[in-house]
Amino acid sequence: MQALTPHVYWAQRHGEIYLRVEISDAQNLNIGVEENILHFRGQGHGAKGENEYEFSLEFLKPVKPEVKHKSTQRQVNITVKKQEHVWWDRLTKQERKPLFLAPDFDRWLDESDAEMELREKEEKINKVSIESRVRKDPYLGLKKGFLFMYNLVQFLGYSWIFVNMTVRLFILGQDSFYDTFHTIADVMYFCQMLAIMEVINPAVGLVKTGVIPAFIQVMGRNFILFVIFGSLEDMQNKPVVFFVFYLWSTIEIFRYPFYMLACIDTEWKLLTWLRYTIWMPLYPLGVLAEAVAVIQSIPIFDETKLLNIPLPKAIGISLSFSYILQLYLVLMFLGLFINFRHLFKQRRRRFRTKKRKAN
Ligand SMILES: CCCCCCCCCCCCC[C@@H](O)CC(=O)SCCNC(=O)CCNC(=O)[C@H](O)C(C)(C)COP(=O)(O)OP(=O)(O)OC[C@H]1O[C@@H](n2cnc3c(N)ncnc32)[C@H](O)[C@@H]1OP(=O)(O)O
Repeated sequence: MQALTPHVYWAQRHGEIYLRVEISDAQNLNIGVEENILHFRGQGHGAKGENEYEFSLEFLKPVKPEVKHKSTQRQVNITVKKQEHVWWDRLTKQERKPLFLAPDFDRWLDESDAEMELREKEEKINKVSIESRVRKDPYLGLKKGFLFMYNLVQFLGYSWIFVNMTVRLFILGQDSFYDTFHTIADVMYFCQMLAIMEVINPAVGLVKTGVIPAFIQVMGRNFILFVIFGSLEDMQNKPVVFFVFYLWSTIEIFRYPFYMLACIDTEWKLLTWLRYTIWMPLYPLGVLAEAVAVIQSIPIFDETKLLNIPLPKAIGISLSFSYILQLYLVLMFLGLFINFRHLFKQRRRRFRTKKRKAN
């Protein structure tokens, strides 16, 4: 029986060649590549009925010798891998297209469409690998749940402080300045004690941010709250308490909901913008208010000798705590510089990433 030539359809991608041979119920297939020539031989039902079919194709560029093929009831599908990831101008070495060969329009893509397909495939693979890496952490849900609850509690605490102070300001006017501490201190104590988690969280790798900026922030505030306001009754009636608490709570009613949304992989653009922008006026104002509180407390510590540091008996005097406060004032502006730089970096990182994503 003389072998006939089947109809063959082809398409390509950057890395592969696809051939579709129009033979149904193919049997005794013998397909291989030798010296860059594909040889096909097999029996089946083709354009000229049941017969032996064969063809050869010399490829335009080098291909890998191993060939994959799959025979279905309707056709034989062949995949050949290219040696190099390049787009070919045509399939065969000979310039004139063999008569039995035609483009496979079911799979046909031009070069740019194939590139797009490749990119989409890569993106899908990247996404899957990121997802599977993320999924590898069996405690991720628990961690996110914990952070969400932590941020929710802080948000509620600071919202209560902010709303309470605002309402009192509207009702009592300037009179509200003088008893801020007695109305707010308990909730503020609670929130600021809890804020120690903000140092622990990055330290144990629960959130990916620096421990030092968080330490400066939490310790700086707690020093003002517990040492300056908490231990000196004379400081508690001063208007500066109002300004310190109001500035702290203003940033936090935006920062904590921003974190809450991050825990559930959600973002509100306006909230993100506020979280990464309003610290610019609030942070220096906050440090200024805290510095005023420290300066106002110096004569009180001197007078009451509270927290004086005892020196060896031979010297006979104790070191006034006000010296520590003067040192603290210097540290405060150092802390302001470190955190201001950190927040600028975070802001730039956040908005740069956003812009890149938008492109
Ligand atoms: C006695 C010893 C004393 C020693 C210190 C002496 C110096 C004292 C100086 C004190 C100066 C302090 C002054 C200050 O008290 C005044 C004020 O606060 S005034 C009010 C205005 N203040 C502010 O605006 C500052 C607010 N605070 C902060 O922004 C942070 O506390 C800070 C640590 C400064 C910066 O935050 P962070 O580094 O965490 O940046 P990000 O928000 O961008 O977060 C980074 C990524 O981590 C994720 N994250 C962080 N926390 C959480 C959380 N709780 N839950 C969930 N996720 C969290 C966040 O989503 C980011 O992830 P991604 O990048 O994927 O988005």
